[in-house]
Amino acid sequence: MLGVIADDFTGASDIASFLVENGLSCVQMNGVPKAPLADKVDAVVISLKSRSNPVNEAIEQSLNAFNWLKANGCSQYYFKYCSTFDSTEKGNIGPVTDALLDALNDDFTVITPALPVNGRTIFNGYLFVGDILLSESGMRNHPITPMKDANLMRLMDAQSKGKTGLVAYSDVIQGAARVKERFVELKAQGYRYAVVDAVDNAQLAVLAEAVADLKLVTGGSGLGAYMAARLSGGQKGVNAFIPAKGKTVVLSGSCSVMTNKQVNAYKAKAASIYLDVESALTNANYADELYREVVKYLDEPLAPMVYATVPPEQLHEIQAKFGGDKASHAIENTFAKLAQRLKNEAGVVNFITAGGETSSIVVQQLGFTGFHIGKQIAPGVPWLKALDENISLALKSGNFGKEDFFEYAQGMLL
Ligand SMILES: Nc1ncnc2c1ncn2[C@@H]1O[C@H](COP(=O)(O)OP(=O)(O)O)[C@@H](O)[C@H]1O
Ligand SMILES: O=C(O)[C@@H](O)C(=O)COP(=O)(O)O
Repeated sequence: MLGVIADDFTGASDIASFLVENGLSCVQMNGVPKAPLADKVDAVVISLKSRSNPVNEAIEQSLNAFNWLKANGCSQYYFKYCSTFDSTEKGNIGPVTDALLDALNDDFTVITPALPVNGRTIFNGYLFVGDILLSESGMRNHPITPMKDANLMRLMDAQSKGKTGLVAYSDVIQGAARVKERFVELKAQGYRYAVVDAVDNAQLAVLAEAVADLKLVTGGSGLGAYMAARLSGGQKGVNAFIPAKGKTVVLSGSCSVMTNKQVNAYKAKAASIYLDVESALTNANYADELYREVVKYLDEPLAPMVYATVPPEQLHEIQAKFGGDKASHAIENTFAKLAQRLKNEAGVVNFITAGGETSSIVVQQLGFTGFHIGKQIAPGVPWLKALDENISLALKSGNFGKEDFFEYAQGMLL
């Protein structure tokens, strides 16, 4: 069984959906489960909110997840982080990778955020978003983990205890045997991690074969998809469900370029309520006030949207005025309280959330044990159904989906 430790909830549903699409049976668990695994599955994905926590907390959460996966029969482990390598100079990708390698008594793994279907590619160890470097993309303005360098070796070296080498494109296209040879060479030269170039899916297919014997693999969902395809013998997923129509809300806390476009497109069509940071910071009843506003629109044809999403200039002003962490926490807590009332008191059954941190806090607050994985709305964004309640969710990564995502997701409901 493949055990995946994902550093946020949108990322977890991203990889879970690709595992299912590629023929594996899979459940996504909300945090480290308290009970043993109930059903026999090919893969378990544990969603953590560990991307932006202090390093020691991220390590502790990840090791707890690892121990549970090990106790429940996993034989290979995948550390899933963002395809835009969201992290700071202190971590958490490096320290968590180190802790997992140590727990496995191992000393080598790969670094592969590539997700070509969503435009994330790696060449000469540089990460691209579409046709530009990561550091020139909207990710340079990310509210929590601004990415100002695109060189994955440098990014990894700054936050880990070992050295990072490269398996270059010219080697990858020679096939899995050559990639494995490069692993041996890099290890002999004292490297602990290898960034592997992938400019399209063909290199991920090669890499999936080359990492088959590694105890720990790290990366985005792209490599996970090809590992699943290899494990399932090329089967395609069946029975991915689509949820039923019902009271729905859109909660958007991402400030990514794509989410800004999606929010603007949706504002023109549906009731939309701006979540004001100052009110979130100063008014203890703000979530209740938003709740009273949102419930007015729950029976409209398109779901009401509450959004904190703003473009980069406005984000910088807000962060300068209130402090980035304070603003983020106030917004996340407001979304969490609002979501809880919407579920418990207003009977909302479908939640569409945008943003990794935002989705993570909402799901943690709603308190499900885990999810079944449904049909993809866009690459990397599936519908999810709670294991223990009749509630469905779409946890959209900030940068994923097309401009009409919020409306399109609702259009799928049966
Ligand atoms: N208007 C805003 N001002 C300040 N911070 C914001 C604003 N809107 C959202 N945020 C914060 O930005 C962060 C966005 O992160 P996240 O939800 O992970 O989105 P993404 O998926 O784009 O990374 C969250 O912590 C959120 O609370
Ligand atoms: O790999 C990805 O890009 C996503 O799965 C992911 O991790 C999403 O993170 P957010 O952009 O913070 O939602």
